[in-house]
Amino acid sequence: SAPKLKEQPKKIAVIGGGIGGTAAAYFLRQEFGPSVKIDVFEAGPVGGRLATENIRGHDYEIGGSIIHPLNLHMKHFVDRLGLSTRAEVPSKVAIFDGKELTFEESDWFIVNFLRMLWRYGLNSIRMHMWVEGILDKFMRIYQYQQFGYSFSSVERLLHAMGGDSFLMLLNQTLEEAMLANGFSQVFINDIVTPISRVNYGQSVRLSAFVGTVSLAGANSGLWAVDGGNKRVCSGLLYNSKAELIQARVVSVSVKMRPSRSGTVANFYELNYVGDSGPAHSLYDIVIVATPLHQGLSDISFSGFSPPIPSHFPGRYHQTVATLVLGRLNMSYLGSNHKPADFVVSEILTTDNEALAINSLGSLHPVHIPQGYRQPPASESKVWKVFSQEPLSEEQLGEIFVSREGVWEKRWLAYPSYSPPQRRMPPFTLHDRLFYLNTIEWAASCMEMSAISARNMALLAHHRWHDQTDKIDQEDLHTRLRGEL
Ligand SMILES: CC(C)=CCC/C(C)=C/CC/C(C)=C/CSC[C@H](N)C(=O)O
Repeated sequence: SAPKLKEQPKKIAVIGGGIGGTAAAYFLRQEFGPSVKIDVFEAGPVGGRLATENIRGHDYEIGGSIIHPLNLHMKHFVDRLGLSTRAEVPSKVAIFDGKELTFEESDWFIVNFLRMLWRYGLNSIRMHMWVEGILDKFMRIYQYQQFGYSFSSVERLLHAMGGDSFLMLLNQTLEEAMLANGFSQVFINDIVTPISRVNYGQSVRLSAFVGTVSLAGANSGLWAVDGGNKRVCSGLLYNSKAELIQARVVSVSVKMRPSRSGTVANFYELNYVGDSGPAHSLYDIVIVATPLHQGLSDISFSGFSPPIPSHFPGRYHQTVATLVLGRLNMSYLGSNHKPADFVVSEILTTDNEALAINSLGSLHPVHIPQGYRQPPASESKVWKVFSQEPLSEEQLGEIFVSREGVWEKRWLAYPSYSPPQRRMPPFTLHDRLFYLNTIEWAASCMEMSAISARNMALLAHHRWHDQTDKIDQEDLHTRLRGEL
């Protein structure tokens, strides 16, 4: 017979209003129903690392910008919230080694195909198949979550998807994994490195799991949300009927108090500071949806045994996004193209100590107006430059022949990945205190946060109702085979 459910929780707190926190509010509402009060604490703008910058009346993505066609949670959110995908604008990629463009995509598929075949043999096709194979296993998570299964750690979640081979991907570099799979060093240097640099600001010495996510992020069919990706966050918040509390959480402490049945139950007290000064509230369940790392949050946890640190080991990688409205200097790229003929939109870079930038791309507004066309480099347009350090006037002067405006955003964007991966913090910090962002140590992107958010809601539900048979089950892939 079905297990008897106890009363639903009364109050749940989510700390963080980015994609993870707002998706958690949405899934918590699904799991716990209409009566529970859900508060989302966010001191900054809703959306977190999904953010836009307004330039001359148009918004441009300045944070997380691309979504994979098989990112099913993100697709579901967009459908459910009545949003749409941004119109596609054809784009062309080039690779820059600091001196010249070593590769330039042609308009013709067959030309690109033959060029890659000539230079790298079957490496390119094999890479596609390798990543597809990993993606196939990755997709299992959607079935597990559909059936209500949850995981208490990132390692267990990854193991359920892809077994030991997925855990191995955490503990070797992308370069090691690709060499072991027979890819050539030249191909890794020329093609794979530029993709790692644009997507994660790091070389192919990042861990292989996030490395393959990065390669998936170079697939065709990538998409974004019309009007800006952050609209998903505000939409999820609204749809979840959660209350947004614009305040910074400074501490979480565990409180014991007698329950109606005479036993003791844990409560969590949140102390926070908003515009109207300090305040505090009690919650049955708390989801931490912000990275517990230096520079990103500073929450003290008191009364917990074992103690919970404010900051876990490991650091976040700085990526500076500089938007420039201006005209590109073709000679910076060592190119003798006429600017009027240059319509390459993404310029990726190889590893080169002397190079100040990780990538340079021309941006389209978050909403593509009718009749929009990709302007050539001879026209002033919005470029996004990724670098690890802020760019100096002199550096900007080398890249652009003219600048009408410069907007800079320094992100602690994603973890600095250096395998072997130390043990990641658990999803469960205490009985009913959960940590969503630990998943970023496997790979940081919108869909990973959404997967973690669903896992948080399921885990919180199963913990609350003592449904341990839905947590950390082994061999789900075999057990669910044949189920719809
Ligand atoms: C394990 C594999 C091969 C794929 C998992 C599926 C997945 C999560 C794909 C996402 C790919 C993607 C869009 C990556 C973006 S990284 C760029 C940047 N850091 C960002 O978040 O926008």
